[in-house]
Amino acid sequence: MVMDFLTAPFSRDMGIDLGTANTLVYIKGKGVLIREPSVVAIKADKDSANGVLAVGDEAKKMIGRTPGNIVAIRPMKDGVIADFEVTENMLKYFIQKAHKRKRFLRPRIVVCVPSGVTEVEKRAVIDAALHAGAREAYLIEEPMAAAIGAGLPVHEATGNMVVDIGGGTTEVAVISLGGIVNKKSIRVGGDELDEAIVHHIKNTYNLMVGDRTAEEIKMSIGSAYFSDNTEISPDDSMEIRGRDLVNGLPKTISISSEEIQGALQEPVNDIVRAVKSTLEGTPPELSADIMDRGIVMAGGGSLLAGLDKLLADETGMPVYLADDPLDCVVHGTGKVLEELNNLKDVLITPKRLS
Ligand SMILES: Nc1ncnc2c1ncn2[C@@H]1O[C@H](COP(=O)(O)OP(=O)(O)OP(=O)(O)O)[C@@H](O)[C@H]1O
Repeated sequence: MVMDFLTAPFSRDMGIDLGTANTLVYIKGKGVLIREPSVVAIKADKDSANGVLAVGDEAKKMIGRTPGNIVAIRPMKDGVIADFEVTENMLKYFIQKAHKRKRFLRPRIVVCVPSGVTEVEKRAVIDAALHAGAREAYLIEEPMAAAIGAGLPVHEATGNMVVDIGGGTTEVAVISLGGIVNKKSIRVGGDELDEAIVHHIKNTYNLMVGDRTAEEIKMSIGSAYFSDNTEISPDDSMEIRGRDLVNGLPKTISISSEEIQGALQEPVNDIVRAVKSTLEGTPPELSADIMDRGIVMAGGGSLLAGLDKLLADETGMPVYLADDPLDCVVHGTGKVLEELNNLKDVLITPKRLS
């Protein structure tokens, strides 16, 4: 008790959702204080440790607009750590930004990582957190954090299914008694949807658009399913601007929601297949629980219009969107942080590497 009183105001313990698209930092007792893109701008001619120019919001603005000697990198590109050193630098930046004052005790940090990361990557994330000033560092798998963040009773002897669609990955997991019973992780997420839009526009109109434009199209008129009560209708359209690949000049075209739905069909079907195959491999008692309780979707990708309805149609199960899909994982990480001593069983430990 005395110890808690002494340490609480000075230790900025933090939970970090180290995402492919966004990194969010939760500070114990305060909530989510940092929410920035997982992007690092570095000088191309320097090694990645010394050439960091900007991280987060500032670095994202540089994507596609950098001169030749500056590159904006997304070090977690496909839901895994594509670039160790840059990831470590990014993590340090966020930890130091959140920690701020030297007089605080070194924090305890829980980092959320995709469930597909290797033992080497787990170790690297722990080491990066310790190098950046953590006094203790722990890992939690993304679907577990998403389930806790969505308020699912993960410790009960009942099946809970969570589908977390992030930027780089979709993680599907069935959780019961504080553990993941069955899971599937595919390298398809919101980024893949953006890429499908870029390809479609290039192949159909000979028009090159950037990833950011594709993401805007997805968020404005993208949809997985049309029905009377979906917010987007097939006739909705938007004007988009890109570079004509024939004459190299800027060109504007109008594109419909129906057309974008066609372009998104393949990656959307991959997500549906991942959910179905996880359900197929789930023990019958847990499947029956999921039938009763429904599937919970989290992650920014779950905000694609109509995706919940498509999934419900395809699986025959009720499907719900978590209250705050983009923050669900960091909230789950935060809950674990708030009750670290009671919830240590949901954390994962990297195996000792020889
Ligand atoms: N309204 C929306 N409609 C469709 N997609 C959206 C919407 N809002 C955000 N997204 C997409 O969500 C994705 C980012 O989600 P999120 O922040 O949960 O990912 P992440 O946690 O960084 O990634 P990962 O879980 O793969 O590590 C991006 O691809 C973004 O385009």
